[in-house]
Amino acid sequence: MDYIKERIIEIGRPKAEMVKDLIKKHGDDVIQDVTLGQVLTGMKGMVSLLTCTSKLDPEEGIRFRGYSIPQLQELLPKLHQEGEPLPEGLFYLMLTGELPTKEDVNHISEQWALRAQGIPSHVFDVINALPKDAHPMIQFNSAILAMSTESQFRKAYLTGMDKKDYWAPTYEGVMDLISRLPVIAAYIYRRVFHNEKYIDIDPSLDWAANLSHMMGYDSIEVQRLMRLYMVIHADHEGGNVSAHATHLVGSALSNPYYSFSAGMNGLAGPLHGMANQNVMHWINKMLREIGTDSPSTSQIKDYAEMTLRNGQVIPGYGHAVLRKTDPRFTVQLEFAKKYAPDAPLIQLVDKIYQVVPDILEKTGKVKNPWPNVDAISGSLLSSFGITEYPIYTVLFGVSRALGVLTQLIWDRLYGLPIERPKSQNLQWFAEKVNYQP
Ligand SMILES: CC(=O)SCCNC(=O)CCNC(=O)[C@H](O)C(C)(C)COP(=O)(O)OP(=O)(O)OC[C@H]1O[C@@H](n2cnc3c(N)ncnc32)[C@H](O)[C@@H]1OP(=O)(O)O
Ligand SMILES: O=C([O-])CC(=O)C(=O)O
Repeated sequence: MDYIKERIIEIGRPKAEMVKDLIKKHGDDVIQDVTLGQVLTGMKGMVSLLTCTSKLDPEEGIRFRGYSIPQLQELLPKLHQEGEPLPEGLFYLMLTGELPTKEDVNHISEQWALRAQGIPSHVFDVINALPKDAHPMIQFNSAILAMSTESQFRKAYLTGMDKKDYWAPTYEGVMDLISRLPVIAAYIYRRVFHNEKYIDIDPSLDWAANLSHMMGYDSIEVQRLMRLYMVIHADHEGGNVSAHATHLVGSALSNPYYSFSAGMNGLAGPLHGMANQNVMHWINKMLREIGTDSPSTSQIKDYAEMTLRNGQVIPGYGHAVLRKTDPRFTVQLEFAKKYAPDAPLIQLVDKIYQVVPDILEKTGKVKNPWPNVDAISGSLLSSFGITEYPIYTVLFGVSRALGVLTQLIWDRLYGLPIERPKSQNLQWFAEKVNYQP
């Protein structure tokens, strides 16, 4: 057995026992009160999920197994001293809770490069059957579903496997799926934007560099950017739409492909991952309407206020949990200032950052006026030559697989049951609080 699987058993079995024991001894303990407002405004702040891969602090931002992004930059294995952590290392950390060695990271890189070569041909037929102008997220998700013919979990389940071992075929499916997503993403990118001139995988490269390579970018800078992008988008605790959807569908024991596909349908929404593409549309429309590539802060202010007057959101700003500038925004801005200081789009993003929070604050209703990860990711990719906006959410999805699928393995290790909250009609809520109109 692979040594990582042996380690998962050592770490996972006592945790699974603890979950059972907690339910047995404290299943009836009250841990939180729930308000009507919480239920009717998207369950914000209601603790209702068990997630171990990462945790989001409203002020500090994301921590992966307790480590902030700057700490990960310090502690996870890198290829170059100055470089970004390898996503393989973050995967290992989220999976085991332990910092990986260089050997662990190399082992995962090799596994993924090997497994990436096993995509059946019908998956590409499914992509090719779609019109080229179908949004890349449609093509991406269709390919994910088409790959579920390979599900090891489904086969193992049908053989009548013991419940406590479900995590093992889930792990195999997750490893296959994560290894193959860069191939699929790059294939769609080359199909739609580069005249179907496909580039083969290079098994000597790490996972993120391979994605960059297969997309057609072999410079060290883009490889580094891709590693950074893949690390920072990987996870955002359990309640965000893509993580929660993956977990929910997985709770029916749907295989990793079905579960991840559900998450990707959520990521494709404009209030979630698709915001990274929409930010670019918002910026471009602003430049077109103002008629300059370098608008003044007062022109940006007028445009942002018009967006609000038109009843639209300013994409890239606001967050359901965060109450400060997203550290994923900051780390990208730092990368840009270091390696592309003159990029006009980055200067523009910086200018927008000086103007928009004030405007959102003045509405009196926006709980977080600060930028999120999507406010800059597209401008950064664009500044390094990846200018095709519709691929941005696909890249987000490739990264998000690392977190949500690691958690799916843990869902199976913990032996979590099917998720089935209670719903009520409007009259029930009104009666509960003695509502008087
Ligand atoms: C990777 C990610 O998913 S990060 C988020 C990416 N999404 C975006 O950037 C889209 C723009 N932002 C938003 O729409 C929101 O801030 C969300 C969806 C991220 C969070 O939504 P919520 O938790 O409901 O935010 P909040 O409680 O602050 O909303 C209160 C009001 O402010 C509005 N608001 C929040 N953010 C913005 C914004 N960026 N621009 C304009 N209005 C906003 C809401 O639409 C809501 O208006 P309403 O009361 O008229 O319905
Ligand atoms: O946490 C959220 O709700 C949205 C988000 O930023 C993410 O999923 O990366």
